[in-house]
Amino acid sequence: MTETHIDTPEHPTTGELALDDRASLQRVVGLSTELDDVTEVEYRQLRLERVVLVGVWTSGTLAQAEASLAELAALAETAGSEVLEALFQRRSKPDPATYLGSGKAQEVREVVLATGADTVVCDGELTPAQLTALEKVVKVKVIDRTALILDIFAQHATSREGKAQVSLAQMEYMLPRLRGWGESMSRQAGGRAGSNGGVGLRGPGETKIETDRRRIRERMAKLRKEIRGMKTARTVKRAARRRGTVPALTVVGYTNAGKSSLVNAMTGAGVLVQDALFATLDPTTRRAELADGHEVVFTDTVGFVRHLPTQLVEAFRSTLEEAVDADLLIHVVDGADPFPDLQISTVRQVLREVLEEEKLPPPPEMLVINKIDAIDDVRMTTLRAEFPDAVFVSARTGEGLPGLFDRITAFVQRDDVEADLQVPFARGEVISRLHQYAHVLSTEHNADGTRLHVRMPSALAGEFADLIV
Ligand SMILES: Nc1nc2c(ncn2[C@@H]2O[C@H](COP(=O)(O)OP(=O)(O)OP(=O)(O)O)[C@@H](O)[C@H]2O)c(=O)[nH]1
Ligand SMILES: [Mg+2]
Repeated sequence: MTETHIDTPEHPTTGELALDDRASLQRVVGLSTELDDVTEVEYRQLRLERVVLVGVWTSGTLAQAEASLAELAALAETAGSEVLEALFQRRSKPDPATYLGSGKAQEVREVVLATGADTVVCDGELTPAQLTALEKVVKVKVIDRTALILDIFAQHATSREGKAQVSLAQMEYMLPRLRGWGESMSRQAGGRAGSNGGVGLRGPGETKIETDRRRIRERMAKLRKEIRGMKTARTVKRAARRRGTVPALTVVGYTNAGKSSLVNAMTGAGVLVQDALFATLDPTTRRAELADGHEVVFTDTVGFVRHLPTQLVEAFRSTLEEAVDADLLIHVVDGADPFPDLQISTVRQVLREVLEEEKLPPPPEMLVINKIDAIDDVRMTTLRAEFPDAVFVSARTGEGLPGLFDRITAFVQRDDVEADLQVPFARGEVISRLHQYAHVLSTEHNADGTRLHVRMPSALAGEFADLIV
């Protein structure tokens, strides 16, 4: 049996609980209290409410540019803001000074005024200078895609390691961008323009920013050390896990593809599902039993996204390191997405890098196209032609799930052997191992002990070779 799970209002699922938690979350930057003053003064906490999105369309088709902006809108909404308007500019490359060209920037200023927006979100990573310059024109807070993703990760991280990794990423992002009050204070306190150069003339504001920088660097060094410690612990755990004979199936895929929904549908586990990006940050593991008696372990993972902020790459990868060490990767794709190809290649690229880094051979991959309830017949035909080997399912309606189970079962049984074993009385532990890891087809007690007919993984057959008759 799979983990039984009773969904009654009195017994909310784990996912619902996590959702409640999240709704009551205050958006706090992942810094410790000792740095409170720094976060308040220097880190421009994202209190996004009413936002205008802007992008620079440099290459690709119009539809791709629109899809990128739509993804930015989903990110902004995930971070808790209301998207008022989205616009982009066609340019060969972003303006080095202000990201958008000056005319377009002025236009954004007008949109901000007309809509009453309090923030402009740019679809890219801006340099600190670009952010400041654009802010001067639009006269509201400007943030970039990186800051937005960092903010979402900070809200969603739950494990100690996840939180530490995200804090580190935020500090790394923040360090070259320390300014805000610090900057204006140093201007006020440090005297008139041009006068702060000589010894003893540095204003207290400037001193403060230096102190803050140093403290952040110290805090980062401490965090890095802590993370290294957690990593060691994880590696040890992993070594223990891999000695088991339970097949490890890892569910990977682009953010919002429906990975958690699929794990829930397959195991009855209450994993958090949310129409939000990066709903899942920490890998979650669920045991399940296939119809043939095989026990398997599903691991749900963090979603992938294009243009992952460089500061987060490490955090993101570390959550995957363990998960990619799987017997099978179940790659979930949102069939309703206009560009499934782009999602697939993003996911595969990152997987390749993580596997290389971990020096692991690439596990076999099973492509699963999800959300088929949300697509029409024409689209379905196109997808079937494009991905002939894929399994088509709907985690929502359950359509196609039996087929997916069959494919997984066939995979898990691929090198199973069927055999008769004669287990003497003295080796009772073998019988319990067989019940746990093999499919016992028949049992018969006789004068010498127990005779069993089983189907089992070849590794197990090797272990009990002396008992096979
Ligand atoms: N129509 C439809 N919607 C689905 C299906 N599966 C999942 N969804 C929806 O897609 C959204 C994302 O689902 P999740 O299961 O949270 O996706 P995920 O891949 O785990 O997302 P992250 O953890 O954020 O990367 C939710 O709103 C689900 O209800 C499906 O088969 N059909
Ligand atoms: Mg998820």
